[in-house]
Amino acid sequence: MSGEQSHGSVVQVAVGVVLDAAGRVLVARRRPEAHQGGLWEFPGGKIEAGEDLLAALRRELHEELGIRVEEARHWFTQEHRYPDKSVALQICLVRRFSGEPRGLEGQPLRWASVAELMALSFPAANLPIVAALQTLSAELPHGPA
Ligand SMILES: Nc1nc2c([nH]c(=O)n2[C@@H]2O[C@H](COP(=O)(O)OP(=O)(O)OP(=O)(O)O)[C@@H](O)[C@H]2O)c(=O)[nH]1
Repeated sequence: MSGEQSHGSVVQVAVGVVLDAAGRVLVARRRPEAHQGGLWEFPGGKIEAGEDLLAALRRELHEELGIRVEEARHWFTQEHRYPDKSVALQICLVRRFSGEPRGLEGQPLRWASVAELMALSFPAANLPIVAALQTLSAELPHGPA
């Protein structure tokens, strides 16, 4: 757990909902041996001690995808208690970035419409995020972007 920013025993995670111009969302498949392995996720990772949320988001998305975040904002916090750990996902909407996302850690990537997201398997903590994206895309005539 060293290097992780924890409040009590809650692991703080910077999570990027990266949107393209068509309103599709970038998802990655977690490596099989990881916590919640094999499931799809939104790119991101643990916030380091003393690290600012958006700095953590920029660092993680650069390390994992090779992109530079140009415009992002905190959207909401989703807390979840798994049997083995508790997480606080700090969900950020990433509306502008530069570079073409690549799975630099070998993780499969795909762009999915909000409707397509519904057919993918996510960790339980992510289900409210998918629901929030549905609401967002229903409110906006041209999708979440
Ligand atoms: N990046 C990311 N993590 C998520 C999501 N949903 C979710 O429950 N998590 C949880 O948040 C925690 C932090 O994710 P991480 O990617 O930095 O951690 P990890 O387990 O791969 O790293 P580790 O092997 O160093 O422990 C994990 O327990 C992971 O299961 C998500 O959509 N994206």
